[in-house]
Amino acid sequence: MATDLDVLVLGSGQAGVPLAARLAAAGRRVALVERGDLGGTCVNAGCTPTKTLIASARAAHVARTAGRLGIRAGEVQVDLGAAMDRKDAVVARWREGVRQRLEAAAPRLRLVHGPARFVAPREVEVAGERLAAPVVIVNVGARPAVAPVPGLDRVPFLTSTGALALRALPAHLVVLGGGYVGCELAQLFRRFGAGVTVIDPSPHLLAREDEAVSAALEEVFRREGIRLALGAAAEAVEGGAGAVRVRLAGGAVEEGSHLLVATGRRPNTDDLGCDAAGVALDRRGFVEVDARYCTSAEGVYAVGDAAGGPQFTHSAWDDHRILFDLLLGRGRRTRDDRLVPHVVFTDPQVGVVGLTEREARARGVPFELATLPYSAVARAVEVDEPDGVVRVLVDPRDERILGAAVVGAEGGELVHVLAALMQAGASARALVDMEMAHPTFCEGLQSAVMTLERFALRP
Ligand SMILES: Cc1cc2nc3c(=O)[nH]c(=O)nc-3n(C[C@H](O)[C@H](O)[C@H](O)COP(=O)(O)OP(=O)(O)OC[C@H]3O[C@@H](n4cnc5c(N)ncnc54)[C@H](O)[C@@H]3O)c2cc1C
Ligand SMILES: NC(=O)c1ccc[n+]([C@@H]2O[C@H](COP(=O)([O-])OP(=O)(O)OC[C@H]3O[C@@H](n4cnc5c(N)ncnc54)[C@H](O)[C@@H]3O)[C@@H](O)[C@H]2O)c1
Repeated sequence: MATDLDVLVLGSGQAGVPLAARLAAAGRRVALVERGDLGGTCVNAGCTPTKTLIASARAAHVARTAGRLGIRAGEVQVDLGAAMDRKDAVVARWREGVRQRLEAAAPRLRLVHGPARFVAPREVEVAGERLAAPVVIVNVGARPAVAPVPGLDRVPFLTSTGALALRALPAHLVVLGGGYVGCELAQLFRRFGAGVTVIDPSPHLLAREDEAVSAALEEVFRREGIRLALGAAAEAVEGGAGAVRVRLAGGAVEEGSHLLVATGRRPNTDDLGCDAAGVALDRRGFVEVDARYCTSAEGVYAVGDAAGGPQFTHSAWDDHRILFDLLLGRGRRTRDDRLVPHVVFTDPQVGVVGLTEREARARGVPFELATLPYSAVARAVEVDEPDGVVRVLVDPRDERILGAAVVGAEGGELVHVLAALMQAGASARALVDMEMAHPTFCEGLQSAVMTLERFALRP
């Protein structure tokens, strides 16, 4: 058994890699165990492949719609193989970067390939070898969860991982789930030329967002020819390769050539042997942690998707920063006191931070809501990107921003302006008083908050 370790990291995800590398640089003897490709979900099956392919799909969309700007691009042909090759090249580049980062940390960092399984407190077995350390960090991530719809055990279906590796375009993709994955991939495949239907039991796409946010996206999806079957649960799935049918509550049937199941993600803890280590899981299998990432087992910490909470790369990466400082005894931040923006990379993008209107009402938080359609922003009209809406919730007591959503071109970038003000505890008046360059999308943020009576220009 290897007993010369200070830290054992399980999983080379968005928290595990920087934690392992920085702890090694800080003098710790570290082993990092990875059972799959280096870099975890984000690099291999998540952010990188989706956003790279979305760029190709957008290029097709821009070429198809260029006529609106007086440019004739001719018939648009999508070379799916070339788009996939480009995606694979970017993924390989990022994965190689991870490998180099880990190798550069040798000899204090040792990379171990294989599935880790706890066999005792702070001790795992990997490919016949036992590794133990006084500190163990669980960063095992998550994988697609398949909703329990009758028939799914017999009908072939894709998850996001398979869909991102397709080499032939589905004639018609039926997507179960209108969340992040469902929305991003629905538009991606529609723009590549597939027919697409999205099914979700919620009455709106992106059901956690405010209705106005979802509605803005739904309008664009419908216009692009994406069929939305919302508000009815899938009751049964039938068919076989090349012909699938989904029966919905109420009797409607949605048909397609391929089925994509995008109904959330479950943690990779079921085969981790957490019992043997005294690591408690919640009823959905996520590792239970406190604000400082401590699990129920002394010396064992959990970060990233497997620890519950927001399933984002930026959250996992921030977990690494917070836990690194805590382990070195200098931490002030915890996982509970942070602002977590999120962006859905549809077109228009959906950037959100802080409270939604629905959450503010449910919590009884007083607010004033500023809204502005994107079509009122000069820049949006000039570049022919008028879809979307800006929504900012302002606290009437101190004029601080409580939350915001920017649906629109570059909405994922713009929301960070509002997030930065929130992080700084600044008043929304800062947006009003500053001089913004014209014509920019940012002017839309200023114009939006100036729709509130308290910030309006007076005669
Ligand atoms: C299609 C898709 C698109 C996404 N797009 C975005 C996006 O645009 N922005 C964003 O912020 N987030 C996005 N996400 C979410 C993001 O990918 C995850 O939140 C993030 O990767 C979580 O990182 P992590 O470190 O917790 O785990 P992961 O990155 O999943 O890494 C966990 C690692 O642990 C390994 N592992 C698991 N079990 C074991 C074991 N027993 N032994 C050894 N190794 C093990 C796995 O092989 C994996 O490499 C997307 C996800 C998907 C599926
Ligand atoms: N841009 C990003 O940051 C990004 C992109 C992709 C994924 N992610 C992360 O990955 C996670 C997983 O994404 P996801 O889209 O799989 O999950 P999600 O939780 O975002 O959405 C799942 C959707 O499936 C629906 N659903 C549940 N059961 C269903 C059923 N039986 N039939 C039809 N629909 C059903 C839900 O109503 C929900 O709308 C996200 O929560 C997010 O944290 C992030």
